[in-house]
Amino acid sequence: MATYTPMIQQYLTIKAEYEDAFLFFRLGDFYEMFFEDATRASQELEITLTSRDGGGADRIPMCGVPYHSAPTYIERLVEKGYKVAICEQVEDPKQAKGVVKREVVQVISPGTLMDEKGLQEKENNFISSVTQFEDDTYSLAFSDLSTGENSVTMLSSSWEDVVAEIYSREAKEIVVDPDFSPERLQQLKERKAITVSYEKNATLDFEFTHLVEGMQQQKLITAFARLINYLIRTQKRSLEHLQPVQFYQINQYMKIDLFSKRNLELTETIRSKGKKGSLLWLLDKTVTAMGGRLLKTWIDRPLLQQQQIENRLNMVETFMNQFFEREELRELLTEVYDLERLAGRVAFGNVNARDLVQLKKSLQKIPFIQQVVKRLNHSYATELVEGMDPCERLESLLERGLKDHPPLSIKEGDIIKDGYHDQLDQYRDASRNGKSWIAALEQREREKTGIKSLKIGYNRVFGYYIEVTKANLHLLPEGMYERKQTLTNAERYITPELKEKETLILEAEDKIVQLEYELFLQIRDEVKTYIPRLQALAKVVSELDVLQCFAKISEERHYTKPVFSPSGDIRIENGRHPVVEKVMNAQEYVPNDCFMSEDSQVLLITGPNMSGKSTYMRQVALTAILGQVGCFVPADQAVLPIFDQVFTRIGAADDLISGQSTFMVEMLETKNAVVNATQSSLILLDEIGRGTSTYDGMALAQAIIEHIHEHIGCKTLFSTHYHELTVLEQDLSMLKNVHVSAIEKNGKVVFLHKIKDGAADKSYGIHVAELAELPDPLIERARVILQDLEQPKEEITINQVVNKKEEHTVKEDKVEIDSLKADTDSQLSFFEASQKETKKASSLSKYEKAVLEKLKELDVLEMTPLHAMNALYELQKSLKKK
Ligand SMILES: Nc1ncnc2c1ncn2[C@@H]1O[C@H](COP(=O)(O)OP(=O)(O)OP(=O)(O)O)[C@@H](O)[C@H]1O
Repeated sequence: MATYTPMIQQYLTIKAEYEDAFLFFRLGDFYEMFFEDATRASQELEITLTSRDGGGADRIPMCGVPYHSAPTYIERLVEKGYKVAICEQVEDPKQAKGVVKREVVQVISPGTLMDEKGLQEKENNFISSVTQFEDDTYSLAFSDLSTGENSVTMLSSSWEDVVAEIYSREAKEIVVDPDFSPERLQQLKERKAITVSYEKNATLDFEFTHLVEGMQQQKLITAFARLINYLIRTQKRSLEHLQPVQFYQINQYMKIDLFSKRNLELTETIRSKGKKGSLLWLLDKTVTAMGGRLLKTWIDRPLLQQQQIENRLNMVETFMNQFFEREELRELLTEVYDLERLAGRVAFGNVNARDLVQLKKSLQKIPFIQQVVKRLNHSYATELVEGMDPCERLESLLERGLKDHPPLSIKEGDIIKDGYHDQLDQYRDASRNGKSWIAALEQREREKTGIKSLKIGYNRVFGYYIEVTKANLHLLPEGMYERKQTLTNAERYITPELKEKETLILEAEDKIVQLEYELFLQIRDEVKTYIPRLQALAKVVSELDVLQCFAKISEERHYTKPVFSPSGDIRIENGRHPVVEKVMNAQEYVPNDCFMSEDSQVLLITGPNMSGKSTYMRQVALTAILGQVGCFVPADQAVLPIFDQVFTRIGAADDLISGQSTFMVEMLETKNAVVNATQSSLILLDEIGRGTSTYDGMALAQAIIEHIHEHIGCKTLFSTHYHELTVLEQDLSMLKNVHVSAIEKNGKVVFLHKIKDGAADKSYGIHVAELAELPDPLIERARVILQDLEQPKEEITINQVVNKKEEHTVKEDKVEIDSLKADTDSQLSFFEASQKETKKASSLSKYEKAVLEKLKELDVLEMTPLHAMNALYELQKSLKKK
């Protein structure tokens, strides 16, 4: 290091503190990067890599970006998950002795982005923090620096739940203790692209204790404190806009696990991971950014309290019934600016005069919003708007102070209105008088000289000048003016009087610009004192916006107000899948009922591929979720229970990122459902077992249905290809068969998409293959094989399936049992034989009876193949002995 130049030494010292960030090192009009940073940045940003001599043996790799275009480059790096440390010159280079002093003034990272361009207006930008305690509980904190929202929760379950929560809040960055388990972080990163940051200090700075007032549990505060300390360390500026921390519990809301959120495409689609095509996309008729963000939060967190749900539904109903008020409100809301993000930028010192003019316009709309909402005559709505604070004093300050169309820059004047500030008015007078004096001088000189084209101009280098064209020079008395500049066609002159005025004007203009800037900062500081009030206002505005949005969509798409019944029954008449219906056109969509009560807790859905089984299952879940979010639902009538959790296992969302096999994911999702579901949950299982061999799959499917039926007893929709499972209806009293109907017309299958009672009589797989235009000979061959398979050689019953499964595993294990083979041609005939034997049991010896008893008691499904073989062997041995 000693051989490096002082500046490179300074760079290296600062860089050592920000190893995990690109260091943007200010050098004049550029931000430069050196060494490794330069090499990587040149690749990531596709900018030229150069090098410079830094005093060491080798030249130092270097690349840079002009400071005025830096925001674009920073945004690109941050979007890729990197952090950027901005290092500025913090003293005037002219005054500096030696190397100019430099400091990092801010670290910009995915979770601390404040720049509007890098943020989605209708999405929060969360940074999170997690602390793990010795008893394996976790405290989890979230903060959106752009809006100032903070929340904390405590999770005593598994790391998977923590991951799910971070995933569902779409946190971009996570702050943990440097000793935090790398394995856990790895698991998280496998699920989600997230930037990891470290912060040791988990003690809350005194300045922020008011945000956690009333919060007793120290553990909760720990994660939040770590987060705040990280923000203090990296942002190095006022965090005054941070709002009091909200404590929430995940069981306050309907729990929808990670898999299910994705499967149901609540806020993003499975394929494109984008909003388009999701439930959020369909519903989003919000007109403010704040409303858009709240809508997403509400969809993510359906309610559990009937009263709260009905409050929302009643408001939606009122908005539906009062079209004119609703439309008027929508109009007004479109003019309300993003008050939350504005408050954040005010605290950060990032607002310009245009932002504040927008704020003024927003505030001016508040009294009108209050009036129109009161006209609804709805008590909750009235209460909501009565609490709105139009911040009149602030509004009038902004109205008096700021021009209506100020420039973007806050340092070039033209911001403050006349009459706002005496001194400013005086400077402006001086400047304006000076200018009119110059105009008068021009007139005077023209008359004096008789040169009509004589003019007075201004440029930055020479200031004001008198210009006379060459053609008119002969009219100018010698020595009248002092010559300053010669152009091709003209001469430019000055006079002492002109220069004197010029000084006055320029001084006044300098002072104007300086004073306007100071006055603007004063106004901005005044706005700062209103931050909490603006945030409170934002809350009401966003709630009104989401409720009008629900009313609008419900009206447009003919939704109905759901009724919540304590009986636990579901009665959906003519229900529809909200998104599929929209995409495909309402006339084509076939509505379906869903009736589930005590004797039909489990619906076993059979039907051909492509007939609409998954769509039907999803539509039931989406109806339940929409209802609990407080929106009307796509049906003619809907009576629903309040579900505590929704679990799904639905085909397409295979977890490719985490590298699990399809079948493993299927089993993990199923496990999640059977372990966590309660009687008040909703489970959707789509073709469970499809990912393994037929017998394995069928056995598992049956065991899962039985388990849910016997031990959980919650509403379950189970679709299957295994027609054999439909016989379960005879044994399981709460299971009901339904099927999606299809008919064959001229040898082709026609899907009716209609759910009907009873089991499907036929599978139409080959027809679907035909629809997919597989080659004709292949389809023909499949038909022949199918015919062959469908020969009534054997009618498989469920119990036989279990037996066949055993046969399968026996074969796999390649264990030979000669005597068994000799006795039976196949396991199936062995089973039939043993059934006959059972009937003859009365004529059996007591040993044989005992063996049969033992055989009966074997819990085959619980045994490994090896155990089963051993047991069989023992039984056979005891028979042979006797
Ligand atoms: N109620 C309906 N009305 C009209 N079209 C529907 C309806 N339900 C589903 N469809 C159409 O049928 C297609 C297939 O639906 P879906 O994926 O639900 O079938 P599936 O029975 O689950 O198929 P598979 O067994 O192959 O997974 C959908 O993409 C949709 O276009």
